[in-house]
Amino acid sequence: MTASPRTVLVLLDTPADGLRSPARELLTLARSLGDVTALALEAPSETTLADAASYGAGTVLVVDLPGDASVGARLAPVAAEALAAAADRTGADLVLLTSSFVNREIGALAARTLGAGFVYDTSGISLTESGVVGSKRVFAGTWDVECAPTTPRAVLTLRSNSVVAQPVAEPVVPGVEHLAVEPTAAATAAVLVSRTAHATAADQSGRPALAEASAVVAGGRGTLGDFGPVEDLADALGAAVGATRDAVDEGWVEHDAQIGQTGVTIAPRVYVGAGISGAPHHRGGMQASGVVVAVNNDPDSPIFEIADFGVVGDLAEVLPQAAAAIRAHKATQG
Ligand SMILES: Cc1cc2nc3c(=O)[nH]c(=O)nc-3n(C[C@H](O)[C@H](O)[C@H](O)COP(=O)(O)OP(=O)(O)OC[C@H]3O[C@@H](n4cnc5c(N)ncnc54)[C@H](O)[C@@H]3O)c2cc1C
Repeated sequence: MTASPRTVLVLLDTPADGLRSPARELLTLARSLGDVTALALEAPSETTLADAASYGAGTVLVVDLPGDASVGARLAPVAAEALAAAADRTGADLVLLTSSFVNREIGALAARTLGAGFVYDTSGISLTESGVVGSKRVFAGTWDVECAPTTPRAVLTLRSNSVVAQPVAEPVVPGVEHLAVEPTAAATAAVLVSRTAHATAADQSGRPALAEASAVVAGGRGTLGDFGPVEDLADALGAAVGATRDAVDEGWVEHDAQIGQTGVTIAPRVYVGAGISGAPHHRGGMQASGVVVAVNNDPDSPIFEIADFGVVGDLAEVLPQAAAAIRAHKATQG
C-alpha cells in the first residue's frame, strides 16, 4: 500500500509582491504531496501568479476580506479564519505555511478551528501509509524528531532552506477563484490601525534576510567591533550577516542581526561563526544549520564542539583569505 496524495492548501506570504524563496520551497514540497491550491489573502500580483504556475499550484484561491485587506490580513486571527475557511472550501487535508513568526500563530489558530494536528518548524514533510509526518530539530538542535498528527487534517509550517525550490518543467497557468470571508468579532477584537515599514540593515545592504538566507556569516565579540571581514565574507558567499547578543549589545550591529534564544532562529545550509564562543543562548538559534564553520583563535572554544569545520586563527586574517578564495573560485566558474 502506498501513501495517498493529499489535497494541499499552501498559504502564500507576500502575494502582492511576488513570491520569496521560502514560499517557492514550500510549493516545491507541497506538489510532491498532492494537488496544490495556493491561498492569497490579498490580491496576487502578476508575478505571484506566474510564480504559482512555475511552482506547480493548480489553483490560486484569493480571499476577499472586507476593508483594507493589506491591513486586515496582517491580523493573525483574521488570517487564521481565512485559512480555515479556505481549507473547508477546498477540502484540504494538508495545510502548509512557511515558518515565519506570524505564520506559527496563524497555523496554530487555524489548526484549532479545523480540529487539525499542528506541527511547526518542520524541516521535512512526508506521507507514510499511516499519515503525514513532519521532521524537525528540537531542543537547540540536540534532537531530531518526527511528529505525526493523528487527526484527519494536519497543519504544518516548513522552515526556510529545508527544500531546494524547483520549478516545474511545464508551468500551467493556475485558475483563480475567490472566497469571501467575513471575520468574526473575536478575530477583530483588536485591529491594526496602521503599519509603517522600517528598512532593516539587511534591506539597506541588499543582502538576504537573516531568517531566510541559505548562508549566514555571523560575528561575535572576537570581531572587536570591526564587522568588515564578516560583511566581506558574507558578500563573497551571497550570505546574510548575523551576530551574537554581545556584539549587538556593544552597538556594533543592529538588533535585527542577533541570532539566538532572544534573537532570530536560523537554519541556513551554511553558518560561519567568527569570533563567537558558542554559548548556549547563541547555539539555540543556529544549531539547526546544515554545515557549521567556526573561526576562533582559541582552540578550546566551545563552538568547535558543534562545528563541522573549524579554523583556529585570527578572524581578521582568516575571513579575508576565505573571501578571496571564494571569489577566485567563483571567477573560474564564469
Ligand atoms: C537571558 C539571556 C539571553 C541571551 N540571548 C542571547 C542570544 O539570543 N544570542 C546570543 O548570541 N547570545 C545571547 N546571550 C548571551 C550569551 O550567553 C553569550 O554571552 C554570547 O552569545 C557571547 O557572545 P560572543 O560569542 O560574541 O562573545 P564571547 O563569549 O566573549 O566569545 C568571543 C569569542 O571570540 C574569540 N576571539 C577573540 N578574538 C578573536 C579573533 N581575533 N579571531 C577569532 N576569534 C576570536 C574568543 O576566543 C571567544 O571564543 C544571552 C544571555 C542571556 C543571559
